[in-house]
Amino acid sequence: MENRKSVALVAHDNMKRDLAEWVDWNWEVLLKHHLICTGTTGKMVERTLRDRRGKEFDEEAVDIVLLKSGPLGGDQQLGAMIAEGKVEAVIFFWDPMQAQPHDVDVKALLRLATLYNVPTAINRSTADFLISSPLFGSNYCPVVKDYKSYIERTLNQ
Ligand SMILES: O=C(CO)COP(=O)(O)O
Repeated sequence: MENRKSVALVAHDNMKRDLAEWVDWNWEVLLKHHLICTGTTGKMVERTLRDRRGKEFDEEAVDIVLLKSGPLGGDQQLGAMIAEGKVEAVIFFWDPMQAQPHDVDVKALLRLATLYNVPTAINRSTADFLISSPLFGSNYCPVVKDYKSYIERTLNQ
């Protein structure tokens, strides 16, 4: 498919129901893209898509990669993929009401998404705006800031 994107889907436990509803609502669009999920979120996304398609569900039709569970390194794996330019959109329903054991990983992931100018939705309304944007289905390519002067800086040693 033209303009197929690599879309990351992640949710903390208290937000998984929200993401499942959002995936259910947007299943037709999501099936056209390559999905990358942290472990537990990914299982839920697969189940939601399967339930939605019912008997017509074709395992092959879902292009999904499951990383490790977030607290076990999944956020860091996803962050590495962002740094390598392998993620084109992030939908991350993080929990604003509960601290996570891997909060530092969450922060690192969101930092890299910002650094590399990856379209990132951290709540449902923004996810709605993102997926319904004409740019989502286009070949829009976000500009990444040029860090050449930082890379080539002179160190006083
Ligand atoms: O913890 C997460 C994101 O920070 C999500 O991990 P799981 O999808 O494995 O629950």
